[in-house]
Amino acid sequence: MTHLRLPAPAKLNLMLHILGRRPDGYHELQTLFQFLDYSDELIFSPRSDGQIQLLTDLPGVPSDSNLIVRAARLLQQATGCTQGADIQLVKRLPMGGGIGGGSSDAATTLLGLNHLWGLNRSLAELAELGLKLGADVPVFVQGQAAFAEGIGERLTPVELPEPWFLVAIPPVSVSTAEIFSAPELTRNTPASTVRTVLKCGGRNDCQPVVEKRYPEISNALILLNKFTSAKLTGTGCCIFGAFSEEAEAKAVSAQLPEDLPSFVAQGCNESPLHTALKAQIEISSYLG
Ligand SMILES: C[C@](O)(CO)[C@H](O)COP(=O)(O)OP(=O)(O)OC[C@H]1O[C@@H](n2ccc(N)nc2=O)[C@H](O)[C@@H]1O
Ligand SMILES: Nc1ncnc2c1ncn2[C@@H]1O[C@H](COP(=O)(O)OP(=O)(O)OP(=O)(O)O)[C@@H](O)[C@H]1O
Repeated sequence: MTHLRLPAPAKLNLMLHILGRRPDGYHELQTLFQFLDYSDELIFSPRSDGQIQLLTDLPGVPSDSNLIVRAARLLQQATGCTQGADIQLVKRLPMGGGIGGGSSDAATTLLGLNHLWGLNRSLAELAELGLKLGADVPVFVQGQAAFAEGIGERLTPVELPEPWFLVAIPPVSVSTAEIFSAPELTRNTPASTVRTVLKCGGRNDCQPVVEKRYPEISNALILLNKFTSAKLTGTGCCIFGAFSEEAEAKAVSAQLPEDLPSFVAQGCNESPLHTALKAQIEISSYLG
């Protein structure tokens, strides 16, 4: 195989409840994850010298800290694999956006290199490895819309409607660690069941904290709420609203001011990464 090109899709947290804080500082939460058909892209080419080279510079992120390089090295260590790779990144997902860009890049790297290097590791093994890189990585590895518990790693797959989402990107970057360490964050929401959440929805406990600290986000929510019910994803900065028709979402997107960029993408219960990998595997077996 000469190279492998795969998407690293965004996610939305359709609700996010914080139940408590563990002794290690991580938070027990309940969240509903759905993927978006809107992705970074990664292109992997094999190297025989064992080196991992990220060919694309990501401003502000040294290569050794990039989750792509960290995921590739973790996979080498865990499997004893001596192969390497050159990796290119086409970055589309806003960083610090709450749509999981870094975590998704990490998951695509784990699945992509598992395939390229012929390691045959299961999704469960790769998800366990991914959790070492971040709480959001396992859902991207498993690739199914899910109700997540624990710190985000205990996943129950769910079937959700797949509306069109308008995602607006207020011009601020929010640090996840900052919001989770805010003293004023609600940390005692009672546990719910997946059934209740699917029936009644839920809120994002991070939203009041983020709105207070980032007026740009609170103003964007006021604006989008004029068209549809809008909510924060993760710890922000992105906000979203659902529409049954793509054209309707695009018409609203076109009416937003220039300083509030946005995109429209469909919600997906199967990750576009898994759809692309299945197609890739079919092509490989066809070509022998
Ligand atoms: C906000 C969410 O995106 C919702 O899906 C996730 O909970 C965050 O996932 P993530 O960005 O992959 O998080 P990590 O990279 O593991 O952690 C970033 C920071 O968020 C905090 N963090 C994260 C997840 C969690 N359940 N509790 C936490 O307190 C930790 O302080 C950590 O320092
Ligand atoms: N490949 C990568 N893409 C984006 N960010 C990366 C990557 N590797 C490391 N990072 C670091 O991770 C930080 C968070 O980036 P990311 O885009 O994942 O935020 P996020 O969407 O808010 O994440 P989440 O929703 O998982 O909390 C960045 O500010 C950057 O320092």
